[in-house]
Amino acid sequence: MTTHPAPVPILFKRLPHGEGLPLPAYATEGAAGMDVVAAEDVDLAPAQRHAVATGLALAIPHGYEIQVRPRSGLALKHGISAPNAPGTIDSDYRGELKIILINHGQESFAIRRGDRIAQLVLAPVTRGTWLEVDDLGETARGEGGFGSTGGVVALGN
Ligand SMILES: O=c1ccn([C@H]2C[C@H](O)[C@@H](COP(=O)(O)OP(=O)(O)OP(=O)(O)O)O2)c(=O)[nH]1
Ligand SMILES: [Mg+2]
Repeated sequence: MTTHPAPVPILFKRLPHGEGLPLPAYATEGAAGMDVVAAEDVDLAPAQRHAVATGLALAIPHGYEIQVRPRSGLALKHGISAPNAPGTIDSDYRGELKIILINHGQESFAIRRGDRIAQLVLAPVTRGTWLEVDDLGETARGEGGFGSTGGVVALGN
């Protein structure tokens, strides 16, 4: 049996329209994300966006976030993606978890209540603080960026 670190409890409330739906769940033993299901029916026309209801409100433990990521199968087969990916669910958010989807495909896409529409990745949050300095230090890259190391051909070829 595969062992995992102890799972972190995520408090949740089911909203009335979420009654009867499965909780977000890991599809396999090694899955990074929990598949989350839609709590409403939506027909997403090409180029249309919609914040799809999940029927869930959360209290993520302090020091963690949830990242909302698209499902690759929906992206590849139907052009369904999340325009804000990875979506950020803050630990202090108490509203309904919504999954913002966009249809980049050429055909309307039918989302039905109970369909797995995205995946939720629980992640620790490291907070930063700003420290102003006169000298940032030398590096091999320096100010080079945005393609400065070359094109698509692998280095050494
Ligand atoms: O895909 C998403 C993204 C965000 N949210 C909720 C939870 C998150 O904590 C809150 C705010 O998200 P974000 O900070 O990305 O949006 P914003 O445009 O900066 O809004 P705000 O001013 O409320 O922070 O909206 C969702 O339900 N789904
Ligand atoms: Mg914000």
